Amino acid sequence: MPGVSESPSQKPLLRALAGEAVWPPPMWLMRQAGRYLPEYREIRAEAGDFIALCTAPAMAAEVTLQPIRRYGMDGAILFSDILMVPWAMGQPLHFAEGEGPMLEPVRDAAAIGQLDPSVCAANAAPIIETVRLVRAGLAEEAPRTTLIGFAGSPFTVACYMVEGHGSRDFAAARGMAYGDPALFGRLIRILIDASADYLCAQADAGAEVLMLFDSWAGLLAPSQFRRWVIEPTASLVRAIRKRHPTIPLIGFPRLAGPMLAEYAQRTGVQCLGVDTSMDLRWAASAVPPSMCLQGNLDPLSLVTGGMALETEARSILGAMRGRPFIFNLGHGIEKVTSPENVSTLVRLVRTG
Ligand SMILES: Cc1c2[nH]c(c1CCC(=O)O)Cc1[nH]c(c(CCC(=O)O)c1C)Cc1[nH]c(c(CCC(=O)O)c1C)Cc1[nH]c(c(C)c1CCC(=O)O)C2
Repeated sequence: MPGVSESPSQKPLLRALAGEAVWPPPMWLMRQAGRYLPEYREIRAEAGDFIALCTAPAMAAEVTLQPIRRYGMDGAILFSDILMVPWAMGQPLHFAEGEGPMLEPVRDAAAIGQLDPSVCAANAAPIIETVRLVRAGLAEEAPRTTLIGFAGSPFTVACYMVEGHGSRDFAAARGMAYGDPALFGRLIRILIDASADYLCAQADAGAEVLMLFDSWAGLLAPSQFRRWVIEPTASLVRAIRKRHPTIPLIGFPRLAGPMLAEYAQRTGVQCLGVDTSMDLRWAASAVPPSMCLQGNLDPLSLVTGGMALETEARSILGAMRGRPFIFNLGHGIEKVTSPENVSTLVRLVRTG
């Protein structure tokens, strides 16, 4: 759109992150690029496997932009995965159809010693190139949409690295944290440094916001949550701040429950992603009034649609009106979601 300025102050999502109660609220959806969209499935089939897609900049940029074209979302999240950091450090990874991610588990000092952070930047270069392409694409096609870069938080990425696959309780990873905290701490330290470099590279390439996904934070006892979620996240935030003092950061400690208050106070993020289980009004009472909240529609209500969707969405809007807020889901969109239900939701949120 020639002539339309890309001034950051005009971008609704950046204004909400800066503490403004923008209304109707800016919106985007976690996993908004994905298998529920036919245009995604087409490119995914062309790419072959998922890692190939994440490391093919033109295709990854295209799928990042698909939900922006279809729905005009206020946020475009880079198409990649939190497990690309361990992959970039040399840990073998593949995505088995129907089984999710499979990694060669890292469970002892020798395996951790084999990780090579020095090759991370070179291996991640195609992902950083995707960020550049998306930013240029947005400037042309959607100048009010904000580009969100991301990484997993050290704890959640360590969960997959130690366990080797998804799990209900990540017992091996949490067992290592109790049984050999020095070794687990070494892995966490490696992840803090690698993630800081990776996120700063995304910011250098044009990401305007960075989000930290901590999907499994809620598995931890409070003492462990402080040690393996709050402290490493605070270190990661400090490392990013040295190089990018003002870039807004969104933290998403999923299922953190009442630990959310301490996370908000001590990590240094500007915005909290709130998961589906949490009462948004409670979350608002537990954090400073200027802190932006993001969430938390149940992805299942979006699958169902109709009155269930309308009731849930309106209740979130009612609770968040008058404070800085970004409308989102409380977890990733389900692949059985109908694209029409997403259109309905966008219309609903846009009319406030
Ligand atoms: C835990 C986690 C992962 N990845 C992610 C998390 C944190 C958020 C959460 O809790 O959901 C984050 C993620 N994964 C993906 C994105 C891309 C951007 C977006 O949100 O649109 C983001 C931000 C793409 C993806 N990541 C994955 C897909 C599906 C791969 C495919 O197309 O075959 C996509 C689109 C694969 C993936 N990647 C991961 C799992 C467990 C799976 C398998 C589950 C599944 O298949 O849906 C690890």
